[in-house]
Amino acid sequence: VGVDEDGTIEFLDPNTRSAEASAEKHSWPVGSYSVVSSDPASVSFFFPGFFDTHIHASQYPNVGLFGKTTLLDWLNSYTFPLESSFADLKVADNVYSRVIARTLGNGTTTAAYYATVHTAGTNLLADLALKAGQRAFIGRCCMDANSPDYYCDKTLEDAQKATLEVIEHITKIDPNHDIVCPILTPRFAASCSKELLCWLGKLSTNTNLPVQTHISENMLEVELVKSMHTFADSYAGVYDKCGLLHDQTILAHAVHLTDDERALIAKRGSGIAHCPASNSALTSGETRVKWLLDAGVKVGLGTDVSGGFTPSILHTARQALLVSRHLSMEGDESHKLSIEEVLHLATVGGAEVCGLSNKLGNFLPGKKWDAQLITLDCKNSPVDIFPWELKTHEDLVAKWLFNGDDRNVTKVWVDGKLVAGTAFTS
Ligand SMILES: Nc1nc2[nH]cnc2c(=O)[nH]1
Ligand SMILES: [Zn+2]
Repeated sequence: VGVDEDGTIEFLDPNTRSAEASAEKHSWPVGSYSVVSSDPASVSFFFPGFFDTHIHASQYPNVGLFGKTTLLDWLNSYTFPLESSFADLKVADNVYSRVIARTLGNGTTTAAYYATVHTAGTNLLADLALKAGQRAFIGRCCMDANSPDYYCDKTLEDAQKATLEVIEHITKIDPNHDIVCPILTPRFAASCSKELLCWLGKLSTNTNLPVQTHISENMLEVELVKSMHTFADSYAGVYDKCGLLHDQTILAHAVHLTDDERALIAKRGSGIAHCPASNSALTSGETRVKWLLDAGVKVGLGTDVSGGFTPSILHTARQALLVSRHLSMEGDESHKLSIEEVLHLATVGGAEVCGLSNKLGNFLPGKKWDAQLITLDCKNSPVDIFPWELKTHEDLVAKWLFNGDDRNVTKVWVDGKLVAGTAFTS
């Protein structure tokens, strides 16, 4: 793969003899290029970097901890107490550094992060992502209603001021939002006043900034939103009436949408972050991914740490495949997702949901080199390879999807720069 100084893919030469031969063929003068190639002596391949379209960076210490709770009691017993501790910048520094390193090491080159309500901690998350070279959307959680006294925006004005401060900070450290970008983040309709939702909607229109929030994850939540926001006739309708449903909006979960809500979301061009590990762990339900795609709705994958128990998008893709099979076992085979389809959701689908498919998601010339080098026969690999059994490249990818993990991620690049991987750190 020929990558220019800006990190843009110039050419692909799958059958080249050597990097030098490719550079010569494409008239790249010696020394002016970086040509990356996988090691022909090992079982390895390049794969586009993963998109995590929904992850709560602040909840990373709680991965695996959810007991038998469901969404609303989980928020109160596990999540809000943890997030409130991010008033302490030392906590934020420790947790955010580790979640960035862990996700990058798992091949996540772009993440849509939720931080907490705290301005300083949220700014720090942006600083750390930029320093580590991970593309990141950084959202300060807005929550001025129906939230615990010890963890909330005390007033509408507080939420507005803090939101603007975070946008200002991120724009200062990355003026064109090339690597880190602010994202407006009403936590969910059940924790925001109508005034705050509509202010964020207007702000998004005026600034062109993206939006992320949750939708229709759990039936009790759906009922709560209906009873709180009677000005709209559906959950999606609440966001729509407040100007929050547009083509730069990421909606997490979408488990219990109605046909009308699906049509509205498709019409507005918003995307869905499908979070199968979280939806299984919190017993939220099974998102009908094929049903969404069939209506033209964009879908990517989200770990939803820590509703989800894994920071890995590879593992999340595996869960997406299994959840689709559970849906199909209920009687409709059309729900079933293939290996190719879940890996498409993890890459191209994620790029579409994040509004970045013009420059990321696959290896077409002209796109940015955000990539992972996957080595299946690396030291301590969790994948045992029996060469005589493996007939096709698809077989290798299947082995990787079901048995691989971050030990197989030997190198990770963002924007053409090497940023992580076992070969990078050891
Ligand atoms: N999964 C999940 N759903 C939410 N709904 C509102 N807040 C949250 C959260 O932190 N995680
Ligand atoms: Zn979430």
